[in-house]
Amino acid sequence: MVNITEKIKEIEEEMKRTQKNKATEYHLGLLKGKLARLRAQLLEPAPGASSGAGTGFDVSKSGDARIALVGFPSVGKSTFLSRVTKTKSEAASYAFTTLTAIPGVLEYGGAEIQVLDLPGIIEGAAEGKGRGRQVISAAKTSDLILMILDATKKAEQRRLLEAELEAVGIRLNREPPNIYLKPKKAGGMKINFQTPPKGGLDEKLIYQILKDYKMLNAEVLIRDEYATVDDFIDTIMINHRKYIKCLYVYNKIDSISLEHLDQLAREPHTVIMSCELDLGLTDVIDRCWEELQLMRIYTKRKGFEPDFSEALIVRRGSTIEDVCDQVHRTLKETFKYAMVWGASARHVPQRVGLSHVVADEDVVSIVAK
Ligand SMILES: Nc1nc2c(ncn2[C@@H]2O[C@H](COP(=O)(O)OP(=O)(O)OP(=O)(O)O)[C@@H](O)[C@H]2O)c(=O)[nH]1
Ligand SMILES: [K+]
Ligand SMILES: [Mg+2]
Repeated sequence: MVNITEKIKEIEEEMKRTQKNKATEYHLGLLKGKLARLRAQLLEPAPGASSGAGTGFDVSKSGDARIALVGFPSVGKSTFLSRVTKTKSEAASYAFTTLTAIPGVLEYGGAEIQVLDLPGIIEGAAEGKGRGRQVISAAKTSDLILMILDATKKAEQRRLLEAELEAVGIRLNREPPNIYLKPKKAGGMKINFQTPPKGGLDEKLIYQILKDYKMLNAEVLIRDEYATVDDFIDTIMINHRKYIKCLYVYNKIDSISLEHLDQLAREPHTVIMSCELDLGLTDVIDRCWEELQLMRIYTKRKGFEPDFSEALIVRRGSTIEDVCDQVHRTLKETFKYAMVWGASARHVPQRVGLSHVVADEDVVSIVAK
């Protein structure tokens, strides 16, 4: 373990020493590839180690989605959890008040969203400082990361925290690179670009990185002209990457100037709040709901009024088939057609099949054979 950490440090230092220019491009690319491999190794559980069971981080997933609260110590993560759920998580002015993962349930529009309060992380968390690694592993299992930031602290906290998450393979508010990579048993390397590359990748660099990963037979198609060497390494390491949405939440706005507050609120993917004064919390929750892209679908039995007391929760883009699956595993086997009232219907009610895409708050009546 110490060895890997030391190797990582060495490579990071070599990268810092190396001037960025055309001549060092390949060397830097290879170093990035090595670094990615070592970081993935660092996250592999030690042989014989348990999966985190018994360490206070093995909270099972429940509800319709999971939100993880990630941040430096004492930014107000536990205060937030206690405000928005019925769970009470101890809050205090000293760092590392929270030592394990504490789950709470946020009820919203008929959905139950699990909110996970986590210990604060510090710089170097990705390399295992504090409980950084467990915290980050827990964050990796979430559908949305709420990055809680202290509005009274320096602006760089956001970048530092992002770097820690990046280092363990979490990619925030991004899509996987548009690169096709298929390892083969034989046939050498076939490297193609859909359009001339503009992001710094070229055939030689790709070849060298793949060789360094001991991939000598592969088919590569770079579909995105702006793809970078980092994107290419992410594609090789795709099984170690997690693409997660992130909402940046600045807490403690009760303690900053109006100008500063206004400036923070304009940053992308950002919301501001004060847990102490109970300001902006409903905004935060509304934004979480939007980011999670969940929808409520109400069911209706033939001859009855729709049942608005209980919603089925599905992801945006879901079809009648997904709705059936939510009701019962075998429902679609006897499915004949569905009637739909609401925003997705061209006229109400509309008779539709399994592939019809539903909208938030649609009413659906399923007719069986
Ligand atoms: N001024 C101000 N203080 C707040 C606010 N929210 C929380 N605090 C205070 O900030 C301190 C830390 O709050 P916690 O909820 O323990 O923070 P945490 O992020 O859970 O901390 P750790 O578990 O130690 O990582 C406490 O003294 C809270 O009372 C806020 O909106 N404004
Ligand atoms: K604290
Ligand atoms: Mg806490």
